[in-house]
Amino acid sequence: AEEKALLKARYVPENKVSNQLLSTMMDTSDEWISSRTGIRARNIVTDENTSDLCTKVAEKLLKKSAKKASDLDFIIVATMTPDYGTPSVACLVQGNISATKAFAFDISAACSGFVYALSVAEKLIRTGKKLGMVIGGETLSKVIDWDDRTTAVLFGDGAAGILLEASDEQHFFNEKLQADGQRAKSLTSGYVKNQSPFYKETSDSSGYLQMNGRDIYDFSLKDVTKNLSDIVEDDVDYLLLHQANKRIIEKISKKINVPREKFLTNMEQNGNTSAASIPLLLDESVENGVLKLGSNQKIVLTGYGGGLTWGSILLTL
Ligand SMILES: O=C(O)C1CCN(c2ccc(-c3cc(CO)ccc3Cl)cn2)CC1
Repeated sequence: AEEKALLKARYVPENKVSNQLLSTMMDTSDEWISSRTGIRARNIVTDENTSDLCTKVAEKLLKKSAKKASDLDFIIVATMTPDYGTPSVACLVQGNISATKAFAFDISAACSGFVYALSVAEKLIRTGKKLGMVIGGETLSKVIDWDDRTTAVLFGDGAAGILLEASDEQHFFNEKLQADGQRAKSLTSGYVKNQSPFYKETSDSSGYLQMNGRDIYDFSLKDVTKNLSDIVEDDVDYLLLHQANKRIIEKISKKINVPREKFLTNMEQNGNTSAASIPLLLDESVENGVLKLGSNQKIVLTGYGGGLTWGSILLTL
């Protein structure tokens, strides 16, 4: 069977933090942030963790559909900010909604996580599973060094996802998933120090998110562009790239010679939400009518970031 991306849903914490507010907390300005990144505000949790955001999305997806939690065969959560190493966020969600038949696991591929997870989910459907949930969710605010203005102004919290059901229509047409571990240190987060009395701690890695912006910028322009040129076809209606930075999207659109208006964006009010950015953009674009489920619109989803990982999927709605 082929997969059919049924429904979308999203949930962001209600605490909206503007550039203006950040400028009272650290040496930055609305002008600098919005001109360099396209970000004007982001949503930051005050009492929720990643599993709480993802559970809200799961409940919304089920409510929107005629499906029950007990119908689910699997739940995949893409996140780089899980509540725990174990249990996975997906298992916490499975427990919260009592999806007792579903197996559940997380995927760690940073800002490519949702695309990687969707690729895996499509294979599960194609080999016989009937109904699955794929959610991208992050609470990046807990790994940010709030004294480091170069990263603190970029990231936000949120979650969004889709319900996938087996159908006899083909919706997936092409995909290209890539990684390069030799450039892993360009973006790190969540290092766990070994506390054992036997261990001679040597690493200077911190649990905080650390990013070499220049390296990531250059990687995005070079490798993502190449990946996209292998995937994009002339009749693609829209491209939904990971929402990291408005300028990089403009540069990529020029480099692959695809009109800028085909690139949907929503970083302005969400910031960079890593694995949640593409499903957030998907749900907002369906809600505002730009994307129409069942319309056969041809779209490309492209993630890129920590790992380093990057990847695209070409599909029809
Ligand atoms: O000085 C400036 O203009 C600064 C320069 C540094 N900036 C960056 C650098 C890299 C990213 C980024 C992050 C990820 C990870 O999700 C993926 C892809 C990208 Cl391109 C976002 N912003 C902000 C503006």
